[in-house]
Amino acid sequence: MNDGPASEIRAHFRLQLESFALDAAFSAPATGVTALFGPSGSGKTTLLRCIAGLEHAAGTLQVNGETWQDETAFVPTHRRPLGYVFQEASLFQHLSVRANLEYGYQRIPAAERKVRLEQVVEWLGLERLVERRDPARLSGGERQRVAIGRALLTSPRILLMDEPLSALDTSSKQDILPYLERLHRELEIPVLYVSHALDEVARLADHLVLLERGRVIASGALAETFARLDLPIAHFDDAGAVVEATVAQHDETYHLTRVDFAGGSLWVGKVAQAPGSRVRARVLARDVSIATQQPHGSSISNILRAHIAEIRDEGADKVNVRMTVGDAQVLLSRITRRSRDLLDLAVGMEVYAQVKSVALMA
Ligand SMILES: Nc1ncnc2c1ncn2[C@@H]1O[C@H](COP(=O)(O)OP(=O)(O)OP(=O)(O)O)[C@@H](O)[C@H]1O
Repeated sequence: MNDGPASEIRAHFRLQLESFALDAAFSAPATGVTALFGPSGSGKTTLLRCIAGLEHAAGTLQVNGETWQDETAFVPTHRRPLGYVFQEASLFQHLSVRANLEYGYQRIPAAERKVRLEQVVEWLGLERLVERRDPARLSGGERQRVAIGRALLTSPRILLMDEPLSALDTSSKQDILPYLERLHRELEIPVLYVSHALDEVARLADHLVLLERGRVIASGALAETFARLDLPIAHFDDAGAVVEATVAQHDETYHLTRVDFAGGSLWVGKVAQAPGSRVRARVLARDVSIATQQPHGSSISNILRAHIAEIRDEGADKVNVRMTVGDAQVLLSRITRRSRDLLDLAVGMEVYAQVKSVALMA
């Protein structure tokens, strides 16, 4: 069954569920995290279930060169090498944490195991939990980490995660995010991650598939797709750009860190990462203002020379402005229509983007 394009996920499903129709096609890279993002009821879970073979949809699915489904074949769920993490972890209550982890591991022939138990325990910070015999009494976040570990130990070729943080409170979410980021760096298999939280997607994903009413309305690299003004996410209150950067220098006196990206630098509150570390920053459109001349005497330390690439109305009184900084980086700004007119902003103009706040995410 080695007939699909290698190193990629290619899917197209058609499914009618009572009043809901799914007709979704997308492709995603063979590594990294692809977020399936869309409003409630847009079909994210249904799409994930199709990939798992839990829905018998019509269509095709190829995972890294292997056909899991086409017009003539349908590989059943139990023969698809995938890990599935649900919104709420369901561990075997009568088994210890270690036995829960070993459950999937032992069903895989030793030669096919791609990851060791100790490795997964380390990635997910399970050292202190692994001998616990009372999985029912683990916290929601701990249970979810064990469930992710159990899924990974089946040596899947793809990991499907359906809003794994949605059942957790804010502080458990914050606790588990660094582990997910770690997995993001360590895993060599693709992860499909369902979410309807833009901040989670900005933090964890590399690729974005946007769903609306059962259809894929856009699919592309995260930073590029976040910067598009023609998509529904441009209207979100927390719309903004994602900046991939490198820690360049710490300033001990002012407790700041400089991060460099292609085309410029940003100062942020001091972070722990050593110079050279890769970090991802999120710059919200509402935190960026625009000046037509280089500002002097401003309290804002992040001022970047930029060019206006696109201006689009955003509701009755605002506009979204897309700017390029250097050759590759994009920033978004949300300003009033009045400011646009007073400054006479137009596509192609050179301006100064004043960045009031930057959120560093890893
Ligand atoms: N078995 C089913 N029978 C009938 N309709 C279904 C079935 N499963 C899902 N649906 C409907 O399909 C639509 C998409 O549901 P789905 O759970 O895939 O959306 P979602 O984007 O994951 O939403 P949420 O973010 O709320 O989890 C919904 O309208 C849902 O009611």
